[in-house]
Amino acid sequence: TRSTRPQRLLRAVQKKAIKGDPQSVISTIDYFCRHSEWAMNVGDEKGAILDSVVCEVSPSTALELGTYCGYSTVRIARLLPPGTKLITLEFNPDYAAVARQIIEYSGLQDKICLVEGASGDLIPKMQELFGIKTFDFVFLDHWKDRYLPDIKLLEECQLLRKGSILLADNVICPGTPDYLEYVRNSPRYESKYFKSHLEYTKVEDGLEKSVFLG
Ligand SMILES: O=C(NCCCOCn1ccc2cnccc21)c1cc(-c2ccc(F)cc2)cc(O)c1O
Ligand SMILES: [Mg+2]
Repeated sequence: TRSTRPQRLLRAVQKKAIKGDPQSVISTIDYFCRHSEWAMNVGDEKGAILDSVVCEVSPSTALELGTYCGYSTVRIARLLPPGTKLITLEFNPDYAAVARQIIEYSGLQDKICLVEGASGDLIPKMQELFGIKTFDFVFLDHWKDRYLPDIKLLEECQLLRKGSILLADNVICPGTPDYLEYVRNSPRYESKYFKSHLEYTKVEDGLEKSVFLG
């Protein structure tokens, strides 16, 4: 049967990128998505904002909700100090299988733990599975209607601490209106919008950065 888009993206990485060079993996995916097939990676424009926030936070513990093909996983992990761990959750086993290969090709597998499953089931198990007390940084990029319930779950599970940073993709397109309303109006968050564009397009989108105030 016909290959899937993630499989074609993986083939491009294996053909064009330099093994063990995360930047070449990132550039290859961006080129493929601009010139061959659009795919829902955070992309180069929003990716630069993601990079600047990761560098500013320099997290010891980081969580990504929504791995897809591993593009943002590689973007984040390449900036993490040695000895830090990025936990990334993916619901779709086919996406996870491609992401594992792209992560391995980038050479960053020692900094990344990819877990397959639903955020609602896995978040309450973070302490027992990984010995995580709190997350310094959370990147939200999964089902847009799960952003709000999942940060409430992170709060309930005491996985956020004073100063934890949440960075949410797609707050305009596809959009996460209930999440935006919550983080922008709750006294427990200080929120800021970074205007950008939907990956590889001219459509408006942006990232919302929210600090948990405890
Ligand atoms: O849908 C998107 N992402 C989500 C994937 C499933 O995630 C499911 N998923 C992944 C872990 C995980 C854990 N628990 C539950 C569900 C969980 C997504 C969609 C678009 C987009 C924009 C315009 C269009 F015309 C069409 C699509 C852009 C993006 O940047 C996105 O991120
Ligand atoms: Mg996204």
